Amino acid sequence: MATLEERARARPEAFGRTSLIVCESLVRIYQSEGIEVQALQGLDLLVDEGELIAVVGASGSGKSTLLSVLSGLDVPTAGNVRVAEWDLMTMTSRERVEYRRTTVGFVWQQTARNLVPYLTAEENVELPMALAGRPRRQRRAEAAALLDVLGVAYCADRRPSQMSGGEQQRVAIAVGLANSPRVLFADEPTGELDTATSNDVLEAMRAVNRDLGTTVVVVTHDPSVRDHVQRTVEIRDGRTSAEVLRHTATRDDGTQHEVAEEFAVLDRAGRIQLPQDYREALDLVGRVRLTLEQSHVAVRPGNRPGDRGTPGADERAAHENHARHGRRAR
Ligand SMILES: Nc1ncnc2c1ncn2[C@@H]1O[C@H](COP(=O)(O)OP(=O)(O)OP(=O)(O)O)[C@@H](O)[C@H]1O
Repeated sequence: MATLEERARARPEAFGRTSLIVCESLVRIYQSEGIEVQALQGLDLLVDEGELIAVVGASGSGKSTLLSVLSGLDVPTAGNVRVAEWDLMTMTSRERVEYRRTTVGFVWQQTARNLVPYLTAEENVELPMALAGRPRRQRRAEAAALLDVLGVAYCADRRPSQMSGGEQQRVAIAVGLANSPRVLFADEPTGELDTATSNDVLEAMRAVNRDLGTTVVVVTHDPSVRDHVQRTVEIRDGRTSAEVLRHTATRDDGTQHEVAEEFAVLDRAGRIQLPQDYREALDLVGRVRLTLEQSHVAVRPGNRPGDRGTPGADERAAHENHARHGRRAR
C-alpha cells in the first residue's frame, strides 16, 4: 500500500497541464482515392499562455493540417488536443462555433479571406464585434484602439483596395483580435509580401504579443520568421522534430546580444528525428548503434556487417564532418 501511494505521488503531472495549447500524440490520416496519407504522425506540442511562437516546416510537413485542427475546423484521427478549457476532440458543433468566436482569432495568407472588400478598415474590425453582440459605441472605440496598436490608425476609413499588402495584413491582425481572443493563429501571414513588409507585419505580431499579452502562433514555411519569435518549432513528416530558442545574453563587456540555440525534440515515446544532413554525413540508415555514455547518448552507424562501431574513430569522423560542413551541434 505504502509503495502504491508513493508511486501515485511520484506520478508525473498530466502532459501540458499548465499549458494553454496542448497537442498530444496527434494523428491525422486522410483517405484520398484509396490512398492513406498520414499528415500528422503523433505530433506533440505545448504552448504556454503569452508565448509568441512560429511553427515552420517544408511544404507537405503537416502545418496546415495542424492549424485546421487547432482552429476547430478539423478533428484529428487520434490523440488529444486542448486549447484553454476546450477539448477539441469532443467538442460539439455548437461549442465549436463558440470556441471560434471567443477563444481564437485568425489571420490567413490571402488578404481577401481576412477582409471584406466593400467595408473600411474600421468597419472590418467592428464586424466580428457586432456578430458577438457588442454595443456600437464600444465597437467604435475598441476598433480605433486596435488599429492604433497595429500602427494603421490612418487607414481607418480606407477600403482594402486603398491599402498596401502590409497595411491590409495589419488590419487583418486587428480583425483577428477584435473579440480579444486568447490565441491568434496566423497562417503564412507574410506569404504574399516582400521581405521589408513581412518584417513590419511580424513586428506588429510581436507588438500584439507584448502589449496585449495575446498568445500568437505563426505557421509558415519561411524559416526567417525565427528571427522575430522566441521559439520556433519545426515540423517534419507530421511531427515536431526540432526547436530553436532565442534569448538575450550578456557579453563579458556588458553588451547584449541575441543567441539562438537549436534543439532536437524527444517525443513522449522517446523518439527523436535525426536531421537528414547528419544521417547523410555518417551514412546512418536502418540499424544504428545506441550507447549510453556518462553525459550523452551516442548514435553510430551499425548496419555494416562486422562494423562494431569503434567510438574513437566515429567520434573523429563526426568532428571532421562538423568542421567540414560548419554545422551547429544539436
Ligand atoms: N484533404 C486532404 N486529403 C488528402 N490528403 C491531404 C489533405 N490535406 C492534406 N493532405 C496531405 O497531408 C500532408 C500534409 O499536408 P499539409 O497541407 O498539412 O502540409 P503543409 O505543411 O501545410 O504544406 P503547405 O506548406 O504546402 O501548405 C500532405 O501530404 C498533403 O498532401
